[in-house]
Amino acid sequence: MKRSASERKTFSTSREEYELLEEIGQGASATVYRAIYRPTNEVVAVKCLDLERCNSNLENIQKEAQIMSLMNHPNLVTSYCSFVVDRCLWVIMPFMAEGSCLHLMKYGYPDGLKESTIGYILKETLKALDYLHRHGHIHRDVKAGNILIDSDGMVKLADFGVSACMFDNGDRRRARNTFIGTPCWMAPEVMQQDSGYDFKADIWSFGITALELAHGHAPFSKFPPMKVLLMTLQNAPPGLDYDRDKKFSKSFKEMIGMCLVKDQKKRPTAEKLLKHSFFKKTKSPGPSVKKVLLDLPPLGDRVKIIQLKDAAQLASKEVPSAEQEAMSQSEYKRSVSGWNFDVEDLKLQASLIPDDEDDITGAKDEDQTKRLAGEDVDASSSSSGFGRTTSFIGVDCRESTSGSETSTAECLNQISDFGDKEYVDGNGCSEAALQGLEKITQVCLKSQNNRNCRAPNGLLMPDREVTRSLSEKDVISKRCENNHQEITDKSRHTMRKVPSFNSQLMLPNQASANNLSAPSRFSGGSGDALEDGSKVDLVQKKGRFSVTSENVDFVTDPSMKRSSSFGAFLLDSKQGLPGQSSKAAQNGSAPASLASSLQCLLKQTSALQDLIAISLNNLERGMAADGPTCSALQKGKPTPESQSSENVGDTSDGGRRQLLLSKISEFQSRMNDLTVVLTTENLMQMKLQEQPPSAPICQTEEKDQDQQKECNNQETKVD
Ligand SMILES: Nc1ncnc2c1ncn2[C@@H]1O[C@H](COP(=O)(O)OP(=O)(O)OP(=O)(O)O)[C@@H](O)[C@H]1O
Repeated sequence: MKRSASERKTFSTSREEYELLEEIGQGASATVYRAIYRPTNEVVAVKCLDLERCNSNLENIQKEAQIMSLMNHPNLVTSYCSFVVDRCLWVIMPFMAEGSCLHLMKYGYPDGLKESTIGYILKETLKALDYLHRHGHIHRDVKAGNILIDSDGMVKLADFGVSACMFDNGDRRRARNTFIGTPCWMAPEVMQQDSGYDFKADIWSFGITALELAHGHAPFSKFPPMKVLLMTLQNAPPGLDYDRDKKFSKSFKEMIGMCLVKDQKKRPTAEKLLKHSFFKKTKSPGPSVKKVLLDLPPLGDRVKIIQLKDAAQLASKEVPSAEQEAMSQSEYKRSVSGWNFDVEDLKLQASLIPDDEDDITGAKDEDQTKRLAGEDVDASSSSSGFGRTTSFIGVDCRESTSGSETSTAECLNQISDFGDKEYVDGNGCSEAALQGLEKITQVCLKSQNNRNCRAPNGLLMPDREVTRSLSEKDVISKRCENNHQEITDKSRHTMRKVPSFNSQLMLPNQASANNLSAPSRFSGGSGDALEDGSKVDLVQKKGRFSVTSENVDFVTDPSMKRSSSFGAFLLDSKQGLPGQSSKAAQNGSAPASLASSLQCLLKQTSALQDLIAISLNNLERGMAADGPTCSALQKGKPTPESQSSENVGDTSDGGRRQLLLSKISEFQSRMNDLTVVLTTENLMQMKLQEQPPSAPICQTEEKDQDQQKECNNQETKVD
């Protein structure tokens, strides 16, 4: 295959020869700029890969970059050269003036492209994949964000080699704690650490990309990584719906169906797929693509507009939750799928969010479900669907549509979905649910020797170096090691009668996706903050996400400080529990001190509930008045009021609001963690209830009264 004239040119490896212009894209590990190559005045793209964010050594990266430069196919973006500048690897590439298909959709086609356009784009991409596979390479990052379009409508697959190598240590092993982005495009066999994968994994990603181009987003893209993993593994493969996606042809649907087969052996090769009837009708270069590209502003402007759109969305009150705002802000960054994750870490980081019927295409894959649950599933029950849960640990399986007994895996799923449900008394806890929970506990107990403990929400709790809060760690290890823990009547009561919170203090109904799937600008989720320990005190590090001391004290409003103290309880693992005496803290393993802490927690959460209600009222009043604060906020200008604020850092309303959102998001994530721990603990206690208490009840009650007094004293002090 011949190289084009420009591709045959040699390019200098001196940074001075390149004039960086505007940013034209950003990925998880790199920022891409339009640039001028000074000696010839040629426009090129410079991808600046941050080496400090990578696990692979420079030698491996450069080797891959070299391979990348040797690839030669009209549908592949090859590199001209690469060299190291400071802590970055600069990869010099041809400039693809129309940017990526993702940019295209984000700018003007949020609901996806027309089939004829998609057909052309996919066919060209497939040719590139065929070439790569023939040469023994797996792309591993096929997605709309990596399909670039030239000014003349040529389609090229980018990001081959380097980014994959960056995280895989060159030997295809997955690095730990390096998850970036969502696994939306990831084939099931890639997710399963025990099984190997080959080039057929690219065919799966290709099928997902086809759906992405058809709908404007990849399936499950709104869910956090853990959920995506579970859905990919346990649901039937996604696809175009024969009813809902009427506008698409049968051959398109069929072609996607062929790619999205879980058994990799049954997927066609790229070569075979190219012969599919769907690709027969596409013409190169597609006139429909040219039409799509008409009247588009220059790429740099478009990228800016997209960024502004995201920012505007962030400021808009239409965005319902803190996490979603953060998600939208980092949406672009999220759309990465490097196969560089650690399932355990992911599961550890995962939050609980509800399934959305609309997003779950197809029925559950029973075998996969069994595999996930780590045990046999009652065949008779596995087909039963679930209605919506309405209870907390109750996980009310009575709402099962079939009314039949529930499988463990379903319980597991349902528990993982309780995050959006109201807390009500635990009385709704059905036998079936309890049995399910019990089975899961057994899985957990069984697996303690295997390092991982599976929590009832499906999270794995590995014994690894992620720094969880001490209290959490203790509880988790206790949960796994000690099933003979004494419980008091009071804690039994608490377990049975979970306080009925109103909707203001429901658990978050969305996962903190910013924490899970993308580097966020907030320190809570920023890889930067994590890596640059000098900037802030690291309070907690969880995978690639960190909680820093700067998060803890950003609110200067005294009333906020109160809620902050509760947050600090969850955030700062080094501090004792608020409201817990030092004696109790020292004796943290005693059931009585746990009871005391829980009582304090109850008080604090109800105080927090009040605060949230006040904040909501204030916010609503402010918005209704549409006063100076609101209009200034919209314009992104600080108000005189906010200018006088004592807040550290960005003192504008927008800045404070962003920080608050970030804080809320982190807090919700912590709430989820705590909920998991408490749920598991309650489960253990339920089991223990069946045994006679080993301590006289009156003694325990006495202790509890003392603890209560202690707690009251502490509360008074705090107030
Ligand atoms: N040669 C190019 N010409 C024009 N735009 C480009 C070029 N290369 C990359 N981009 C833009 O920059 C974005 C990010 O680049 P790239 O995907 O290579 O970074 P990354 O860090 O490897 O991201 P990820 O890991 O998300 O794939 C692309 O989605 C694309 O929009």
